[in-house]
Amino acid sequence: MEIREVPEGDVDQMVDLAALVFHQRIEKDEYDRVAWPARRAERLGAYDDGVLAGQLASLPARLAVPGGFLDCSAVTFVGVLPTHRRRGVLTSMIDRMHADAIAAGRPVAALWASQGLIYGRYGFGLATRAISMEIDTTRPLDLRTTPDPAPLRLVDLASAPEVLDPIYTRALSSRPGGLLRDPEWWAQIVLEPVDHEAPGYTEPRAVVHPAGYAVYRTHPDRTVMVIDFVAETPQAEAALWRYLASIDLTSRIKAPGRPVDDLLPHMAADPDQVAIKGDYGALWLRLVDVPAALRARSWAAGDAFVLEVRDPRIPANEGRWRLKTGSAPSCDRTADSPDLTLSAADLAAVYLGGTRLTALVRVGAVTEHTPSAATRLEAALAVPLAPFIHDDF
Ligand SMILES: CC(=O)SCCNC(=O)CCNC(=O)[C@H](O)C(C)(C)COP(=O)(O)OP(=O)(O)OC[C@H]1O[C@@H](n2cnc3c(N)ncnc32)[C@H](O)[C@@H]1OP(=O)(O)O
Repeated sequence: MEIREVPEGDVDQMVDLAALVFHQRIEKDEYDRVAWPARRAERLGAYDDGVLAGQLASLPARLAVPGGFLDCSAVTFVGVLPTHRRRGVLTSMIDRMHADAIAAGRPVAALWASQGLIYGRYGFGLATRAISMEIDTTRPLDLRTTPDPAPLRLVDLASAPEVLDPIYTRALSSRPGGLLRDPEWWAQIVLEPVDHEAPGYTEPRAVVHPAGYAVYRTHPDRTVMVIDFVAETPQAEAALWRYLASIDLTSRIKAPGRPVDDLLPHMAADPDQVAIKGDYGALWLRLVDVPAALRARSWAAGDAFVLEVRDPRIPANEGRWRLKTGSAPSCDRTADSPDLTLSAADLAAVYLGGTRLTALVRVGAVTEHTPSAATRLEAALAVPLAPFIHDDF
């Protein structure tokens, strides 16, 4: 088995392999749409006697972390032929992806997992969750927050990226976990004209407020489906929900991907009108360069810890690190005895502030050597708004 870059000419083979492993039927006229991430990405293939038997694509991206953005490999399009599974093909591709990310100076990698048991062994931790909501709009949606009265306007899809992107990017500064978008990303991931996984829905509509926007589709069965929703103030949030809830000839809103701390369940005068339908794991994060990632985020409290990190797949991360949090963070090797011992995967899970370190101690995954060290580090990791990934890539 040879792991090497996949040339542009083999992208159609990648689409075929993806269709095979994800059990999808892809019509010839859909190849361009499906192939878009693979064309844009750094492509790795596992070739068996010249035949593509496994693949992994990494989109160079920028991930919002507390206090800034980090270069990130956004991993997607992962698959191994059913004839070649469980022979270490994925493991080899992940090792190569890690080496490529280190060489490119990208301290983190991120992905959506098809199954929860795959990526922990490679040092990925589940760093964000999301909820799905359904809102009954057969009656008016009364809100406890006064909507910002600034006018709303619909924007056409061609100008939507330019109009919406500044609002989106500003929102990433207060809520980590999302990826910066460029116009092509907006067009392919957010404003795709037809969603093949949501048949019968219209093309996306975009409504904008000075401090927020909503992108949504509607269905003749009277459903409004929220694709992307960002508000910079609770009042703008209220204005956008009120708009969505009052569109004529509709009777429910489905919002399949919202932050776990979404305000609407608290904002609705009648909580029964807003049903939380699901809560699911979203972004898996990998700290490819642990000290660089720890130095790069901002911290909610100044403190100091010795972390003993276990990372068999990336030995450069393995060992003891003295982490100083606060306004000038530092992370350097030390021989001192540790306050906490944890895996690279669990460190990634808590890194964005969305997973409680004390819970990982309580389940026995993280070892606390110094009493209260986990409580103190959890306080330093805390973020005001729960991390959230907007895009399914
Ligand atoms: C970011 C994304 O694109 S997510 C999409 C991932 N792709 C899919 O789910 C498509 C269908 N599945 C596949 O293509 C393959 O089965 C893959 C990619 C999940 C795994 O590829 P493989 O080459 O079989 O993995 P590999 O042999 O390297 O497995 C390494 C270890 O992980 C384990 N493992 C791999 N996949 C799974 C899984 N789905 N569930 C549990 N364990 C798994 C293996 O058992 C093995 O464990 P071991 O070392 O203790 O024996």
